[in-house]
Amino acid sequence: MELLSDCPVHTSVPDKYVLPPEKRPLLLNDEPSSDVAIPVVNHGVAEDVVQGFREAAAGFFGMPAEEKLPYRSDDLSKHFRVSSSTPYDRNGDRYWLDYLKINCHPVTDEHVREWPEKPASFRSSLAEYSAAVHELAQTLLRLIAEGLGLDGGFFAGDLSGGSTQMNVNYYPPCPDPSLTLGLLPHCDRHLLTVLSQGDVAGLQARHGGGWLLVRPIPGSFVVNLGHQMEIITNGLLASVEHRAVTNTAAVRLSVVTLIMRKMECRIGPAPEMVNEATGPAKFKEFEFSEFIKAYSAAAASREDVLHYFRIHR
Ligand SMILES: O=C(O)CCC(=O)C(=O)O
Ligand SMILES: [Fe+2]
Repeated sequence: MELLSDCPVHTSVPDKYVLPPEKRPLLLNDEPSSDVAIPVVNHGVAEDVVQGFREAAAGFFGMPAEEKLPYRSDDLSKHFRVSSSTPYDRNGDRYWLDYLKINCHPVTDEHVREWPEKPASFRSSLAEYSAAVHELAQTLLRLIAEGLGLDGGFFAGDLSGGSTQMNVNYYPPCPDPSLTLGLLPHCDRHLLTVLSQGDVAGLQARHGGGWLLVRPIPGSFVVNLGHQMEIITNGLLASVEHRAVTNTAAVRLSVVTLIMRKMECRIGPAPEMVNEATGPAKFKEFEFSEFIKAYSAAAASREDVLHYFRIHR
């Protein structure tokens, strides 16, 4: 498996990255900015902590191929790995990105031993960034709970206490963004996502039948609600489908922190959320491991995933 970042410049889109016409993005120049994702500013995560890890991660992708080789893997049990495209490809479609998957919270010695030693600042900047974003996520969950009229600690513990994962997505400039996508349309399978997209645009959110660009706001994080949030809140806080498009001019790097429930939990609408406002329970109760299997089988397609768990009346 070749990494895109191993090639200094791409002059054409290799055939395997050319999506069938119905899956290609329709790129318009004047897409309005979106309010379907929630940008968070004044978030308390210091700018140098964000930049410190973004630079270390970009440095990792910029290293020669042989330095990255020991980390290349599609073994999901690894605490750190680099790969290309996505495990949720449908019919073998390939997407224009390389990515890191990192288990980043709680940080144990076992995790850190699997993180790369190069660039020199990688391990320390990751530990610092991950701790700060984790704290921000817990604050956001407390505010969301209070906004729903629940106890501030509602999402603490099992609902958000699983191992936190980070995706670092690296999209090199693409010679023809109309032929391919950076990342396929999907909803995140987790509870809550805190995303740093830097200053290069590319994230789009589904809005009706079309897609809106989520414009980068300097220093902000984008917060996405995952499938778990939608199910727990009985559909009240719906997960927004999103995708990434590519561009010809600049590398785009997104750092995505995914807050997850504990694996051994059962999941379903919280009794407190089955009420007059949301109506009768919209989803069945199931083991979280069952959800993970369904997500992979549905190749992350929003409706296919939810269909599996919906109560059809
Ligand atoms: O690159 C982006 O902005 C989107 C990444 C994303 O949706 C993900 O990693 O789940
Ligand atoms: Fe996502």
